[in-house]
Amino acid sequence: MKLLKTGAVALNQTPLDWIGNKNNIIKSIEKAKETDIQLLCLPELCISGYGCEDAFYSPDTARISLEILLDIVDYTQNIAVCIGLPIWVNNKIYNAACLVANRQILGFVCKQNLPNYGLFYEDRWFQRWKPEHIDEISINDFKYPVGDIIFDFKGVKVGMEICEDAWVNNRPAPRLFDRGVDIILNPSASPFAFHKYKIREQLVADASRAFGCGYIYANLLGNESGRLIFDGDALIASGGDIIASSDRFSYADYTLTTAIIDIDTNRIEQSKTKSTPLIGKKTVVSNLEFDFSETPQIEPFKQEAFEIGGYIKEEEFARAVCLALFDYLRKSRSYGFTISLSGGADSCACTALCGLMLKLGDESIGIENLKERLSHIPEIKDAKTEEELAKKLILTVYQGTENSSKNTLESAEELAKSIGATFYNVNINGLVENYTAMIESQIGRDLTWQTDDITLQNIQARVRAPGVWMLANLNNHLLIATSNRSEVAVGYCTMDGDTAGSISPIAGIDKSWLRTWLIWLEKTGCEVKQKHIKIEGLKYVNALQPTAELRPAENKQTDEKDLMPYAFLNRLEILAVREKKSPMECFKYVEHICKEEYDRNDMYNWTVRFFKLWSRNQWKRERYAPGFHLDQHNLDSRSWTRFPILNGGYTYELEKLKEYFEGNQQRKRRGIGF
Ligand SMILES: Nc1ncnc2c1ncn2[C@@H]1O[C@H](COP(=O)(O)OP(=O)(O)OC[C@H]2O[C@@H]([n+]3cccc(C(=O)O)c3)[C@H](O)[C@@H]2O)[C@@H](O)[C@H]1O
Ligand SMILES: Nc1ncnc2c1ncn2[C@@H]1O[C@H](COP(=O)(O)OP(=O)(O)OP(=O)(O)O)[C@@H](O)[C@H]1O
Ligand SMILES: NC(=O)CC[C@H](N)C(=O)O
Repeated sequence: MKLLKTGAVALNQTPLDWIGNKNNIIKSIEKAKETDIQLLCLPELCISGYGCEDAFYSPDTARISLEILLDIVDYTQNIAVCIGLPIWVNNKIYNAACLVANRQILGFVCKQNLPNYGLFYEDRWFQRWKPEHIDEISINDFKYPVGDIIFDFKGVKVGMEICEDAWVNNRPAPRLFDRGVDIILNPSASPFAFHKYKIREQLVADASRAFGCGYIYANLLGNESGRLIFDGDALIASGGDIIASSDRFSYADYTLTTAIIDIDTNRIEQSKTKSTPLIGKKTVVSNLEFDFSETPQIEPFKQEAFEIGGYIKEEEFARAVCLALFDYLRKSRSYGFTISLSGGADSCACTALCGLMLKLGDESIGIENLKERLSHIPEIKDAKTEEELAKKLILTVYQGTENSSKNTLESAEELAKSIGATFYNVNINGLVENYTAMIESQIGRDLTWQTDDITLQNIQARVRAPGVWMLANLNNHLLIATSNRSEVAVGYCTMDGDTAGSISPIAGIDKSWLRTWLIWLEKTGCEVKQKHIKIEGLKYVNALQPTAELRPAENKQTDEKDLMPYAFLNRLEILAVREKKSPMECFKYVEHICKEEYDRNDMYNWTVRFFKLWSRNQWKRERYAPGFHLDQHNLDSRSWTRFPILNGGYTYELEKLKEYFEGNQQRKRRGIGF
């Protein structure tokens, strides 16, 4: 019986953190050896980090990566390990993975298919390796094979696909199958997006079925470089089934997933499918002989409760953003988070996420390990509980004006109290009045709500920024900007006012869904070990209607009155931005789909408003603090949705839409069906 004990590691790496990355790799290899693993897969580019951006062009990045690789080789006695790193071959840069076994480098496989869509830009730095091409590189006067190679461990053959390689039509796997490969390793850097884990599971299970092999998939973990979150998905499949998968969203440096692959049984499946043997291609023979296991895989594949509890999007959002915040705090060496807390949905969501981060972190690795990972923060040395941590790490401030209500103050204060955050309450009315009077004296007239509505709104939002920045500076905190995705789409914010901040944790999520999530977090919460982590202090905000509270209370300002219903805005954003439909196409779509919900006239006005605001506010999107990628189609102008800052404002398209709308209105009035 050829039963091989294998492992996949999810690593929390940081671009260009050579020592930190090396230590994580070595720790995970040592752990794998303790567990008698014989073949181990680590994630893509795990030595340098995946998100090195233009630092990949620096020859030093590849040079130091090789240096680190040579250090790691010493730790591979009696184990084979796949390690990702950038390499130079003939003055070109490749995204490669090295197979090391028994303290020897066997060779390098290079990625053949590079993702260059959405948030990926790999074509900018790397070359695509040509299938079946083989070359050599020299390291310290030794030559090693590089390219489309496979590895032979006394009869057990191992091949590789590197991340995107497995997602495309012309993937290497069929060619590996033709060469009789028993196991395919896939070092990956696959960023988090809602529900994407399902695609990965399917991909890995299907590959193992179609190619009759064991398939070992390792992904990165955590917020690697600022915007991208990796969920730490590691998967092992055999015989067409997933036989092991990692706990996702861990707060640890790494997680190790293990499984026993039955090589003989997979071979029987391979033997049933005809193929064209590829002869004469490069196979690197290793001197490592695997010690096969005596015991087959008996533990069934188990998922964590939250994965199957029926609230996967809510859970994924909570866990992905909390882990991203934690890593951002740690990796930016900041001492905590400061939030201007209005008691409304957005700032409450940001505050709740900070509180939840501590609770989930505590559940994941325990409070002492959590403190250890934040050991750069002297203030938390003596903290013993989540609340004591929250007091130091989360600072909130309510900044009321004469337009603020008792309800929002209560909501802010109660939420802060319920998670243990520090809460301050200041009044900024005097500051607003001073600014207004200063300008009035110069322009020689009073500013009024009738004539100067936006200006009077914006000054309130702007006056809140310096004070909250001051608190952030005092405490060496990150200032959280609270803009959500719906506001980002239409620029519904005051630049340098409520956009002030260093990170925007909710800029990737729409307001409509965010509000349902807040209710879920108050009433249901994250499922961990047979209990639920809720934030009950959200009950006050969940009873409120979103409002900017910038106009006098008698005007009863609500966001949705200013803009349009958030659910409708979200629908338009998907149609207009993701699906690139024209104003006319969007309107025709919504007038058909939403005719029971909204008045046609309103829908026309909202569609026009959406396109005008969307096209006018690209400059604002360019200036939001970095946010996190949460799905496959977001509005991040730096790495995702590109749009010209100066543009025609859809004037022509909106004129055509007007003709269509008015034409149809007249036909409707005359009783002609359409
Ligand atoms: N293409 C371009 N490139 C660069 N800059 C451009 C520009 N077009 C305009 N601008 C500049 O933009 C300025 C206007 O932008 P800005 O000052 O931000 O203000 P603006 O976008 O005119 O108004 C802010 C909007 O956000 C709403 N708001 C504000 C605050 C909070 C909330 C809330 O939900 O709580 C909502 C408020 O009700 C209002 O509708 C102009 O003075 C001009 O200088
Ligand atoms: N009274 C206030 N005290 C402190 N911060 C405030 C206050 N009013 C507004 N802000 C800041 O300005 C941001 C933008 O306001 P906005 O109204 O868009 O968000 P919100 O109040 O959190 O949520 P909602 O829009 O659902 O009411 C807030 O998230 C908050 O950071
Ligand atoms: N690093 C990669 O090649 C990632 C690409 C792949 N399609 C993914 O999202 O997982």
